[in-house]
Amino acid sequence: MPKTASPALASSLGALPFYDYIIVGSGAGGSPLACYLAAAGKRVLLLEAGREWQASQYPDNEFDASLALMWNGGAEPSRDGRLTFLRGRALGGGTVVNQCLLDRFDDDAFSSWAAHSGIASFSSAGMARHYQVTEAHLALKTISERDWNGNARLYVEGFEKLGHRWAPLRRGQRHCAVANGNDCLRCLGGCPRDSKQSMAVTFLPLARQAGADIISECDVQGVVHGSRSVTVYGRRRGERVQFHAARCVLAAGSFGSTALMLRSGLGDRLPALGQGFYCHPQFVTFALYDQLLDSHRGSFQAVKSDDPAFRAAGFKLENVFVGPMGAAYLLPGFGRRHLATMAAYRHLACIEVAVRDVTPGRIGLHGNGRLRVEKPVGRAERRRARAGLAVIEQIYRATGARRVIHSPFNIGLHLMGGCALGTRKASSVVNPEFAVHGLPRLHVVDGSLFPDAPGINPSLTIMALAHRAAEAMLGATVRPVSRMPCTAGQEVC
Ligand SMILES: Cc1cc2nc3c(=O)[nH]c(=O)nc-3n(C[C@H](O)[C@H](O)[C@H](O)COP(=O)(O)OP(=O)(O)OC[C@H]3O[C@@H](n4cnc5c(N)ncnc54)[C@H](O)[C@@H]3O)c2cc1C
Repeated sequence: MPKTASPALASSLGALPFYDYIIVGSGAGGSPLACYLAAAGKRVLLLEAGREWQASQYPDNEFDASLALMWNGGAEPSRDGRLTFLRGRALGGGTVVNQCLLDRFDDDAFSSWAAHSGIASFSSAGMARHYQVTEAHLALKTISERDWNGNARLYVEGFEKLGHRWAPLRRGQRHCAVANGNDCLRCLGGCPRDSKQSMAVTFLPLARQAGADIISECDVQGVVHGSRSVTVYGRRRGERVQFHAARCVLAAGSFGSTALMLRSGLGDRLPALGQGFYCHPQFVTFALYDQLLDSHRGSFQAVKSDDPAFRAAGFKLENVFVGPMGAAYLLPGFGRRHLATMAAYRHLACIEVAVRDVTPGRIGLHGNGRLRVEKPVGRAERRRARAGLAVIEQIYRATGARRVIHSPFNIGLHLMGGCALGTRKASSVVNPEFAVHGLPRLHVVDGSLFPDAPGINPSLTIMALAHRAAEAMLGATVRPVSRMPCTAGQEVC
């Protein structure tokens, strides 16, 4: 059985043991890794800047949810202001605020990774076992036609009239269905019934059960890599804190892990640090219909484009919707005109183009230590976006839209790269064993590892990379971790 400091943890942060691993960040990368390492008997400490939430405590409106669960209140602009980034800040990371659409990568995505990283084992076959073990921990549901709302019906009607291929979405959810009042638009601010398969209901309880110590509201500010240990320092509720371990794993996401390494003074020795940032830029388009659509109700995202021609052209079309605050932000205009469009909220449809970006951005720091993200929307991205927007306009025309409304704001939700995996130090930060080049006690396991943009939802693959990393760190095969039955007096089960 693993040793744990849990009973004493809350009252005496000063008396913590020397850990085998400190993991910084509890999202799609950090939580599965904590679970696997703790289940293998390692002493694990997981540190997270955001707070821990119970399902009943999540804010019930978009505004409060953005403030409480996102970095910088929910909107971080790129340097030129052309993109707005969203990233979660809570125990469970981005998986608490995401839509939990879980897709495996295809051969096209992996062959591009293999070419960029020099790691030949990136292939569908090479990753299959890591996906299988990951999926064994998740309840996955393919959304059925029964759960479609007006927005999904229009999308499918348009695709079929124009002869494009679509497919139902696969989502991580356990027990929500339209018949039970599926209000999954709300769960972008934390799922109120613990149905969505975020880390908070999947890997984190297993990590705790296996003996991992978890400290939330702890903002890590830097790491010091010594010859025998790593020191991690930061602030918790205003107090300075410091922890020690044999190894440290950065799992703070693309922005978080890159910024931490830069703040720790590692920029000079790692030429590729902060390079190669991608985000699948999204271009949102609404349309106004005479009929009532109620796109905010039910399963607000149910179907996706599945057309090989779109994949080859570097974009996909997503049938999404937003709450009233999100709509107010994304809709153009102001005053009476904006008010009139908002008044027609229940008649709006929405489709966005998500582009597989090829022009790399760069994550850096301003002189005052704040994050600085440069992400050009290059010629290739503009061409891909235009091709997607043209199809969206055809879909809206074919289904009788009264007006098409393009949002002036473009967003990035899939934050990838900055600490790329690869064999060569000149073009990557992390080696195939998930250790930083030249720093054997420092590891990275999160979306910052991506060598380029796959054009596919990233979080399932981040979880699968965590499984691959656990096997590399333990030097052993890692099997699925199962939930133990509760025993008397157990704190968490
Ligand atoms: C609105 C939205 C919808 C999305 N929908 C989907 C979807 O349907 N499917 C999909 O695959 N992906 C989706 N994504 C993206 C997905 O959530 C992310 O790709 C994924 O969570 C990234 O995992 P990660 O481990 O890299 O980082 P994260 O999950 O972001 O975890 C990083 C964690 O580290 C913490 N952290 C950062 N810095 C520090 C620090 N200094 N000290 C301590 N802790 C720190 C953060 O608070 C965070 O909790 C969506 C994202 C958003 C915002």
